[in-house]
Amino acid sequence: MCGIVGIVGKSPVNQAIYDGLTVLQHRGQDAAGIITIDNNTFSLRKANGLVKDVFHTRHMKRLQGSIGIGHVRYPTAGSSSSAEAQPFYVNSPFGIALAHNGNLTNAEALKERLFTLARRHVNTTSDSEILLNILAHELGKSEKMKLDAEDMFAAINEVNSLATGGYASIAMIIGHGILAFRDPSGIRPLVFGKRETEQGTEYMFASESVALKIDGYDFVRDVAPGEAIYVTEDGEFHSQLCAKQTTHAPCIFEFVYFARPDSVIDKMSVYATRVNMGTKLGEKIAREWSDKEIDVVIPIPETSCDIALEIASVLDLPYRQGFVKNRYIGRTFIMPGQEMRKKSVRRKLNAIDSEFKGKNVLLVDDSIVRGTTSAQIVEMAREAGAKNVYFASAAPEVRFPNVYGIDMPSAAELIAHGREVEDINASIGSDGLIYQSLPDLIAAVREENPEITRFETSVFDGQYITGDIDQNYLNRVDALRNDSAKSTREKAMSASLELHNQEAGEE
Ligand SMILES: O=P(O)(O)OC[C@H]1O[C@H](OP(=O)(O)OP(=O)(O)O)[C@H](O)[C@@H]1O
Ligand SMILES: NC(=O)CC[C@H](N)C(=O)O
Ligand SMILES: [Mg+2]
Repeated sequence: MCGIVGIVGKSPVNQAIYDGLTVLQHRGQDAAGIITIDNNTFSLRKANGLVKDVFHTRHMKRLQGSIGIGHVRYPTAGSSSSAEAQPFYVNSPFGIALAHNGNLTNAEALKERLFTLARRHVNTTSDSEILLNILAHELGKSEKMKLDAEDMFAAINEVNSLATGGYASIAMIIGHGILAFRDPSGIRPLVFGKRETEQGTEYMFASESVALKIDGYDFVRDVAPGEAIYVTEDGEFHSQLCAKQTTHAPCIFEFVYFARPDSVIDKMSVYATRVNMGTKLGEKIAREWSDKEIDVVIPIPETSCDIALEIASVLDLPYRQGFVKNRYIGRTFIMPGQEMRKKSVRRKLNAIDSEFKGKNVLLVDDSIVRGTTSAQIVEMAREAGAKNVYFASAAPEVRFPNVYGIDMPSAAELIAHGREVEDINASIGSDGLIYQSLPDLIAAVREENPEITRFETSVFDGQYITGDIDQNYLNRVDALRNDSAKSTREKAMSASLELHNQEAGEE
């Protein structure tokens, strides 16, 4: 899950993009980038690392201009090499930069098409570079020296009919403006807002509403599935639906884990959906575990805290923050490689022994994916002296790979793949394990916006909304992206040089 930001402003946008990216940092910790346009020239800074480490004062000073886009990356295709950090750039037509959140499911076919039809070379293994080239090729079909909104929308219509998968994207075109678009299933989130200034209206696009808020933009609305919005560099606003068929099926995992609780996605407050998840799961625990004695409810920080508090209230039990989170360690799930993820759990969380000693504890997490966190946390609770350790997950069993922008490429790496609850319970070492049911999870989220009739829930039920995913596809992705394949490729990629970002090596 990456984070994207774009601003068409009336004064320098570098600081606002930086600030927007810092509140989207939870969506990607691997790389960050900002590109701006000033005087008909792009200025780009991108590198591996957190926002605060990638942009130094000297970079910020060079990122001049009142229009720009930014990206924080969590790799879900290709490698984590800095050559695949975003935004990507292509010089024709006009000069285009693009930031992308999501994953294309037909990247290979598109790459082939780009080469045979347009003799376009894609230099990295990133699907986002392919998306940029597809867009560039479509925009290049018009021979006009200046494209208008209709030309932009015609290109996005083509992109939407060619590309499949999840893509919320922001493109910036020299001499034109910003073109933001969301895939026809609305899998990945994208919102926009505006701000009035003496010089005129400024527009901002972002993955999550929290970025608009901290930058002082008023939230306007979500970009609709299949919609494209074009804001010219002078601030003229145009929008159009650019897909023949749309279904609104937002990714439910955004609500379970990815998004910040203070964001609102597709009119659903992420915080409220998590509280609802707590209510439903609390009720299930009361129904099914009436024979179990539980003394205290303890969350596994950070994402599950809001859920666990609600469970405690439903069960009328005390809620205690028995684990202290090291604020300098990021999210473990989005770290690259199982070794690093595993090591980071103990560095990140530490038990307060007195909260566990002699007690029957109910540990709550938002989800159990690889089981990296849960297995170690149960062990830590026991080491701290807990009598019985029960475990509750606010999401159902994660049994299938994700292909739309969450890095869960390999079924074999998922602790619940092909296993029943008893078996998983034994594997994480708890004395009892309970999962939220999928209908309850959907109801918890939908309660905030009943107009949404479908969610992208493939990791729980193996139903892929784009209809182009079969077992062969999943086998290919597994072979390419499972942990050991990834680490071999990462080693090879680390030696590759970047084409458009020579400054990255200059420290
Ligand atoms: O079963 P696993 O593979 O361990 O994945 C699930 C865990 O990973 C996430 O936490 P993370 O540390 O990424 O972030 P958080 O601080 O937002 O909870 C999630 O909240 C679960 O705790
Ligand atoms: N998590 C994402 O949205 C990643 C975007 C893109 N697929 C990449 O790997 O860079
Ligand atoms: Mg967690």
